[in-house]
Amino acid sequence: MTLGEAARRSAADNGFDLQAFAFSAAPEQLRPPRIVRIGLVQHSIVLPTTAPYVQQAQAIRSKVGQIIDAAGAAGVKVLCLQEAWHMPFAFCTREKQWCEFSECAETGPSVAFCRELARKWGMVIISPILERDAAHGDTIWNTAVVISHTGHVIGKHRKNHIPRVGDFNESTYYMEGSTGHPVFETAYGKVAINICYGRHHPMNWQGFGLNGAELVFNPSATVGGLSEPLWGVEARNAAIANSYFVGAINRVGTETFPNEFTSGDGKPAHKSFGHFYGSSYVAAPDGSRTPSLARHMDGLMVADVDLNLCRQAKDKWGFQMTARYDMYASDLQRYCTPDFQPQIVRDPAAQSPS
Ligand SMILES: NC(=O)NCCC(=O)O
Repeated sequence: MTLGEAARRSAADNGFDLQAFAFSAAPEQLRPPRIVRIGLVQHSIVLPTTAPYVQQAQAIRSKVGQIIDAAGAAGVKVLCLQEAWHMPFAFCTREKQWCEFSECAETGPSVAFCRELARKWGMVIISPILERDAAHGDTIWNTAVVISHTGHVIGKHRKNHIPRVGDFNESTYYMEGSTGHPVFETAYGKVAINICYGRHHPMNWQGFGLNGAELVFNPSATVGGLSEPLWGVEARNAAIANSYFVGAINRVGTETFPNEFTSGDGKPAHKSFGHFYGSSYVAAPDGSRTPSLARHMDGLMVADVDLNLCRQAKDKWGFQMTARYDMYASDLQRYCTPDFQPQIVRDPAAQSPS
C-alpha cells in the first residue's frame, strides 16, 4: 500500500509504529468494490499521573493529534482511538479524583478536538472517552462518541459490560451502558463499537452484527499479565462469527499512580497497573488478519478493507442464515426466569459420588 511520504515522515519524527495492509474481496459483477481505509491508534500517556490534569490532557491531545494528522495525510477515512484515550487509565485505583477527567460527550474538550480533526480530514473519528452525563445527575459512563466526516456528533455508544477482574475496578467509576447495540451508518459504512471487556461476550459482538455492522472497533485498555493469551483470538473470532471486520485497539505503556492500591487478591499493594501491551490489529470476516502493532510503542495501523467481503462471507458460510435465533431466544427467556432449571438429561445408571 502507498501511504505517502507525510505519514512515514511523521512516524519517524514522532516515534510511532506505522503499519499498513490491504484486505481484498472477490470482484463482483453487480457491485463495485467498497474499499474503505481505516485507522487504529494506540498510544501511551505523556506526563506522569501526578502532573496537573489539564496539562496531562493537553499533552495527550497534542501527541494523538500528530498521529491523527498522519492518518489523515495517509487517506484514512474511519479512525478509532483507544478506550478512555484522553486520560490515564486510573480505574485501577478506585480513587474518585480521577472522575474529573470525565466530560460531556457532545461538547467536552476531547470531542471538540476530534470534531476539528474530523472536519479537517473528512474522516469519521470514534472517540472513546469517560463521559459525564450532567442531564442525568452527573452519571458517568464509558462512552464511544462517533463523529462524522463533516465534524458533527452522529451519536454515542456506552460500554455494556464492566470488568470486575484483577485490578480492573472500573465499576467504581461508571455504569453499565444504556444504549444497546447501535450501528452508526456513516458516509463510509456501517460502524459499531464494542468497548474493551465487551469482547469477552460473544452475544455482545452478535448484537452489533444483528443490527447490520460491517466494521466493529474494540477500543481497549488491557495488560499483559491478564489478557494477552486471549487478545489474538477474541476479535478475530468475532470477525468470523459475525461476518464483519474488527479493529482491536489496546493502549501502550505502564502507568504509575501516586498512591498504592490493592485488588483484594492477596497480592502486595502496588502503584502501577502492569504493561498495556498495544498489539492492535485488524481481523476480517474470512479469518485473515494483520500482524499486530508494537507492544511498547505508540502506533497507527492503516488497513484498506473491502466491505463487500462481509456479504461474501455470509453467502459462503451462511452463519446468519443457519443460526437458530428463535431457539436461542426461547433458551434465554427460560434462563432469565427465577425458577430456571438447566436442561440436563441424567443417566440413571450414573452414580453421583458420595
Ligand atoms: N478496560 C477494560 O474493560 N479492561 C478489562 C480487561 C480485559 O478485558 O482484558
